Amino acid sequence: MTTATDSAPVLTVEGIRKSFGNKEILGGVDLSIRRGEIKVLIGPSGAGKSTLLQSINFLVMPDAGRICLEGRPVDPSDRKGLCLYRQQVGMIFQEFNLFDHLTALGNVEIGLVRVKKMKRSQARERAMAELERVGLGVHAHKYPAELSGGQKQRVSIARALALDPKVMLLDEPTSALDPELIGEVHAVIRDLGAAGMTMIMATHQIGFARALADEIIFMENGVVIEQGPPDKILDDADCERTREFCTKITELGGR
Ligand SMILES: Nc1ncnc2c1ncn2[C@@H]1O[C@H](COP(=O)(O)OP(=O)(O)OP(=O)(O)O)[C@@H](O)[C@H]1O
Repeated sequence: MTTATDSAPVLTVEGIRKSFGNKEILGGVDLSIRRGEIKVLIGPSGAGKSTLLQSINFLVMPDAGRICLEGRPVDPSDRKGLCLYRQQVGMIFQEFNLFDHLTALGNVEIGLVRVKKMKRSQARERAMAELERVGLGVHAHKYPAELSGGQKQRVSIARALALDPKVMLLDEPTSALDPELIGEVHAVIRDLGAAGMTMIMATHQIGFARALADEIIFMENGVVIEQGPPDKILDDADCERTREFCTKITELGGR
C-alpha cells in the first residue's frame, strides 16, 4: 500500500454512462484518484467493472460524462491527443494481448519505437530494463508461446510501464492464470504499488484487494454502491452489500 503524495487528483471520471443497445451498463460513475493511490474495483460478474476501465481508456466510448487527466478533459475525437492519453494511462487486460511473432523483448520494444519514436538501440535498452523490473530479464528472448501465463502477463505489464504511464488500469490481471501463477503477477503489482504507481484494478481476488488497495470500490449493476478503505468496506457492518458479496465469492472460490 502506498501513501498518496499529491492531493490534486491525477485522474477524474465524472458521470460516465454507457449502454449497449437498450441495456444500461454504466449508470453514471464518478471516481477520482490521486497520485500514488490504488483503487480496486470489486463486484459481481456483469457489474460493469471492465466496461468502466475500458471507458476510462476510451476502448469503449462513453455515452456521457468526461474523463480528466491532471485536470484537463480528454477529447477522444482528437486522435493525437487520445494516443498521448493512452500512453499516460496504460491498460493491462485479462488476456495478455502480446504479439506472438515477437519475443518478450520485441513486445516491449515495439511500443517504444512506434509510439515513443525511440531509436531501436535505446528502445531495446529501456525494454530490457522493464523486463528486468518484472523479473523477466532471463526470458527476454523467448516468444510468448515459450512463456507461462504469469510470465506473459508480466511482459504485458513491462510493455505498459515502458511508456511511463501516470496511471495504470488493470482489468482482472490474474483471471486467466492458473492458481499457481497468480502469486508472481500479484508480486509485480505489489512492487509497482510500493514504487508509487497510481492504479485502478478490477479483481475478484478479495484477499489481494484488501492487501493492495487504498480504497475499495464495490460496483453492482453499473453503479458504485459502496467505497472506502479496505478495513471499512470489507469489515464494517454498514457496508452490508460489499460484505454479502465477499462472503459469496469466498464460498464460491475460497478467495
Ligand atoms: N461490447 C458489448 N456489447 C454488449 N454488451 C456488452 C459488451 N461489453 C460488455 N457487455 C455487457 O456489459 C455488462 C457488464 O460487463 P463487464 O464485462 O463490464 O462486467 P464486469 O463487472 O467486468 O464482469 P466480470 O467480473 O465478469 O469481468 C455485461 O452484461 C456484459 O455482457
